[in-house]
Amino acid sequence: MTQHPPIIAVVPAAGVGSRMQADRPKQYLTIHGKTVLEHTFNALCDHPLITRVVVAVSHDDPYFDALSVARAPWLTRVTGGHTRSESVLAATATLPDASWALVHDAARPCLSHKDIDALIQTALTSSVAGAILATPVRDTMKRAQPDLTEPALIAHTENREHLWHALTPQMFRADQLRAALEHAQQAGIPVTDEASAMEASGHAVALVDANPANIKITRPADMPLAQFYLSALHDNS
Ligand SMILES: Nc1ccn([C@@H]2O[C@H](COP(=O)(O)OP(=O)(O)OP(=O)(O)O)[C@@H](O)[C@H]2O)c(=O)n1
Ligand SMILES: C[C@](O)(CO)[C@H](O)COP(=O)(O)O
Repeated sequence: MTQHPPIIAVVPAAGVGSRMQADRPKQYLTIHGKTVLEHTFNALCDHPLITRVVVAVSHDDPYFDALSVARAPWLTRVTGGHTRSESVLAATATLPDASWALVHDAARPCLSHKDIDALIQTALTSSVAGAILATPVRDTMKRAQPDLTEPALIAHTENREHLWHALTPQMFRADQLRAALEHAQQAGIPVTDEASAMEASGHAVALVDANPANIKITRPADMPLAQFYLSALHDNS
C-alpha cells in the first residue's frame, strides 16, 4: 500500500450491556484474565497500521480508570453519548479531517489481524467511501408477525439472497463519517452502525467477507463462545 493518511481506531465503549444482565457493562467482564475491552484494544493495537485509539466511555463509568491501559500514550478518552452513534460521533470529533476512522465495538474482542488487513486494503484501494466487515447470512430467514405472541408466529420467509450481517470494524474518512453521522442525527434517521449513516448520505460502502468468529458479545451465552474464539485466535497467531 502506498502512503496514506493515518488510520485511527474509534472504540465505542459507553454501553450499559442491558441484554448481558451482568453486574457491570460487558466490556469490563473478564476473559483469560483480561477485560473484554483490553482484548479489543490488543487486537487493534497489534496492527502496525493503527496509530492511535480513541475510546468513548460513559460519563459515570467507574471501571475504565482501573485498567492498566487507561493512561497509555496511544489512547484518547472521550465521553460517550446515550446511543452508540452519539458515542462514535463524540470520538470522531477528535480526529483530523483527513484521517481514516476505523470504528470497532468494544464488545467484539475476537477480531483477527487478517480481517483488519482485508478491511484496510479494501477501504484504501477501492473506489468507495469506505468498507465494513460482514458475513453472508447462512440460515433461512423468517420474519415474525409483529404482534408479540408467545410463541412468536412466522409471517413469511425472507429472501436471503444478497443479505449480510454487518460486523465491525467499519472504516471511513473521518470528515465524511462525522458529516454523515451529524446529518443522520439532524434528520432523525436511526443508525445502528456507521455504514447506515454513510448510506443515508449517498455514499457507496463495500462489504468485506470476514470471519464470523468476530461476534458482538451481547447475551450471557456469548461469553463462553468469545472465550473459545479468543483461544483459537491466539493459538493460530
Ligand atoms: N450509548 C452507547 C451504547 C453502546 N455503545 C457501545 O456500542 C457497542 C455495541 O453496542 P451494544 O452491544 O448494543 O452495547 P450495549 O448498549 O452495551 O448493550 P445492550 O444493548 O444490551 O444494553 C458496545 O461496544 C457498546 O459499549 C456506546 O459506546 N455508547
Ligand atoms: C455496529 C453493530 O455491531 C453492527 O452489527 C451493531 O449494529 C450494533 O447494534 P446494537 O443495536 O448496538 O447491538
